[in-house]
Amino acid sequence: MSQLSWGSRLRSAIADRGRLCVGIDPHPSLLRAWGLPETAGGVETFAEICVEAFVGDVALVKPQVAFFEAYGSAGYAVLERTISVVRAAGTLVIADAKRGDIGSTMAAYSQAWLGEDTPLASDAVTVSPYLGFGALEPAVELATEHGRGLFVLARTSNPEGGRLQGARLLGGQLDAADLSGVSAGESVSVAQSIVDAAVAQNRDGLDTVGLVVGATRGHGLDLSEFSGPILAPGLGAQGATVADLAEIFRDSRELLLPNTSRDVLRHGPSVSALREAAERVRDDVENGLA
Ligand SMILES: O=C(O)c1cc(=O)[nH]c(=O)n1[C@@H]1O[C@H](COP(=O)(O)O)[C@@H](O)[C@H]1O
Repeated sequence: MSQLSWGSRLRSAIADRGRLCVGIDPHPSLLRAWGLPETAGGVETFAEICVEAFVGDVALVKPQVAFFEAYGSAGYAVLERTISVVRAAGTLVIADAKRGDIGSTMAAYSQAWLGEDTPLASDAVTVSPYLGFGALEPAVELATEHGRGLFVLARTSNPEGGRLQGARLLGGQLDAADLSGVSAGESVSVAQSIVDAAVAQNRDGLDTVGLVVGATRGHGLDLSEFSGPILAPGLGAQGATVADLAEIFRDSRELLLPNTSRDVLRHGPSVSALREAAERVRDDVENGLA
């Protein structure tokens, strides 16, 4: 391995600039509110303003790939430039691409988002385990090799996720590779099986595999064995507060990374107003979780 582990890189970034992850989500409604055209050019100006406001002030930013993808290759070109400028300035980038596939296709997605020098290479990427946790193996391998991270959807912030992620399954009956640590016959939720698989994967101590657990409601998960990073979206626009974070994640705070997007972005397009909003939330989070 050529460099520090993802866990070490995150710890050092958090120590320097706090644990808040600010989203770069160029929603059409935000483009309009900022007086920008709904074009790739508008997205580019939006992203440039975000970069100026957030880089150096927060530890992590998370571009939402969908809002760039909406403009096709021109949007992707903006995303490539945004990722590379932010990373060059030493701020960590989580690409919110929610990728998940099988075999060589998953390997190709992994190269795209976690490769050494690929155009979209980021520090971490969000992935979906719902084609089987084991199908994420190419991404785990590449991330480990390059000191990068994955954030695996476990219990998402949206209300629709509950039926699937909360469904009970019998340990060992679906895919033994997904359920290490769960004894046969023991009933766990689908989301808990993802947590357990992540615990098993992180036994190497590198914390490559993080989880996505929404801050919008009690997650009902046993996170006591999980010491890796947790991306917690839902702060602000989806209704979660810092007090909710403190309550919901009371036992798993070391690498907790709360995410907020619209609640900060609504303060644009003024760079200083955006920066102040991000700093306010960053400091509230630090104080609330102290
Ligand atoms: O993976 C994510 O980041 C994510 C997972 C989840 O469970 N819920 C969730 O809202 N997100 C993302 O986090 C961001 C939240 O944005 P705001 O609701 O504007 O703060 C969006 O980019 C969502 O796609």
